[in-house]
Amino acid sequence: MDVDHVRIFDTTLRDGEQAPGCTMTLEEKLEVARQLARMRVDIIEAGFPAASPGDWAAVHEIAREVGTPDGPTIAALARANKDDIDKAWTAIQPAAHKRIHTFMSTSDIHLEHQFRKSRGEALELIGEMVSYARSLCDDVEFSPMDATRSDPEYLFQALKIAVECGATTLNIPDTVGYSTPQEYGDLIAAIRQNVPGADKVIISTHCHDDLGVAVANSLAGVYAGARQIECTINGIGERAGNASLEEVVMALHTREQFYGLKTQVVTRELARASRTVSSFIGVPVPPNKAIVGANTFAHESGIHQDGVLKNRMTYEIMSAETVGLDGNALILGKHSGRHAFRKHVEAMGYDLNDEDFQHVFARFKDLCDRKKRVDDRDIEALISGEIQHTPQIYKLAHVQYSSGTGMIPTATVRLLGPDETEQIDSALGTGPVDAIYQAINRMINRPNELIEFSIKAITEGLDAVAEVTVRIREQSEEARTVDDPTSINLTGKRAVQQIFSGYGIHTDSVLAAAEAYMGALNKMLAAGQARINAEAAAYAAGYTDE
Ligand SMILES: CC(=O)SCCNC(=O)CCNC(=O)[C@H](O)C(C)(C)COP(=O)(O)OP(=O)(O)OC[C@H]1O[C@@H](n2cnc3c(N)ncnc32)[C@H](O)[C@@H]1OP(=O)(O)O
Ligand SMILES: CC(C)C(=O)C(=O)O
Ligand SMILES: [Mg+2]
Repeated sequence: MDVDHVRIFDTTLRDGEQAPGCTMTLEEKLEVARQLARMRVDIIEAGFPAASPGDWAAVHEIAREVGTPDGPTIAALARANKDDIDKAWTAIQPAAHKRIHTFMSTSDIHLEHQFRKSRGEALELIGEMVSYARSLCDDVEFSPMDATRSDPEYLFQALKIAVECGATTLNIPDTVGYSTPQEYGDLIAAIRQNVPGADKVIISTHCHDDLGVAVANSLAGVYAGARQIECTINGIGERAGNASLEEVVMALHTREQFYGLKTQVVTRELARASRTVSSFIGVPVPPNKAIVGANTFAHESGIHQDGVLKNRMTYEIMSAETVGLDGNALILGKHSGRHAFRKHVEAMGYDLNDEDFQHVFARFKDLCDRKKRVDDRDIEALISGEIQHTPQIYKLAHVQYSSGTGMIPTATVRLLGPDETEQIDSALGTGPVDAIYQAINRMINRPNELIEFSIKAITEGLDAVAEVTVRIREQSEEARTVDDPTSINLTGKRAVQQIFSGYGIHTDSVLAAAEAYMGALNKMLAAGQARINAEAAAYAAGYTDE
């Protein structure tokens, strides 16, 4: 017997399936069993054959397909009666390695109220049924149900009888999840000390999570000498569930130095096992679930992201790859910092100069305040908005609008002009966007015609980011006719027909429209200014009208 080896006894298909709404079809159970075998768990408790013909058939099929000579032991549960034991035994027949797991309560509460048996009668039944199971099978596990609420002296007596009658594993169920780590560890230690023959058998833990300490109790159990842990994928099971397989396995793996113990589980199969079970039972894994939850290897806060970028061990105790996930993730959100954001935009293929980067980062933070999930498409939109280098002659400082059924759409806009001069105006419109555009035009006072307005949602959901593109045609008297609108023609006198586009993104589509319009107007104003500058330069260089 390898003293450092902790056996992993998976009961997803028996105790796990007992959780409300967690039943699986035969084909699903078989697939879970295949995954458990791939993961190299030591024992699969495939079901409770006496429960129904369907359960018997599932156990039988798993025993046939998965219970190969180099595969796991296939166990089946049986109450302490011959009929259940017979059904368990016939169901596991095809397996190369078989185990009968029989149980009987030892707590006074159970004996008195559920079984209506005296302590003596229960001991007799335990002896008879363990002996019977052992007459059929070399590998017999006995569980004193409700062990943690049983009188310890009586529990030791029951376990002693089980060992004498041939039990090879003594499983100690905290059936109602009542125990705490210190207490459970002490109980395992006391069993090893007080049950004659306990050193010749495997002591096992079986902990329920009613107080949220099933994994802690299991670890306390192995620390005190247990060498089998009963557990389930994703911790599913009766009521609050069982100890989670992935958690106990990774605790022993990650803290091997502390425990000095090993399992043979292939840890990189854990994530797949979790996904398989979750999809079959239709119960999603909570994002904060240890080991396999979506957030387990994800970092959003800037300080953690900075640390992980420098060395992932600063904030990670195990790697995502070890449990079969693709890798860790730096999630960009309102708590992110510049280091992670820069790394991310570089990975997206952008090479922003410092100034653009600072602007995009500021806009990203602003967007995060307004939108729950900011993804790459949002970031792309922010970057393309920024690198257009729209000159900011007038800045949109404040926009307020009201509209609705029976209301005249109204907008108030505050602009910061050249030299930070402030202007404010209000206007009515046919809709909120029109009202905003009217108010802006009253202040900027440069005739233009809106020739195109398009809006689309970049991302999905109610908080999707809206992208607005506008095109305006300049109608300035001073402007000159040009064949090529980008060149300067000093001879033309007719009004120019130059077109400018603007682009805005925002979770509020009306504000995106305001941003887009300001972008187009600023380009138009900048072009006008460029013309004047060019004209002045031309005159200064000797150009004359004649
Ligand atoms: C802590 C645990 O997880 S224990 C496992 C629990 N899992 C399940 O119960 C799931 C499968 N169960 C079933 O399908 C059904 O309960 C069956 C088929 C096993 C039994 O069904 P029924 O015969 O209708 O009995 P029912 O479930 O109503 O009552 C349980 C009976 O088993 C007895 N019983 C319970 N545990 C044991 C035991 N370990 N050993 C012997 N008898 C037991 C009860 O005392 C009760 O007997 P009674 O009818 O003489 O009062
Ligand atoms: C059948 C036993 C082992 C059980 O599931 C429990 O007591 O929780
Ligand atoms: Mg249980």
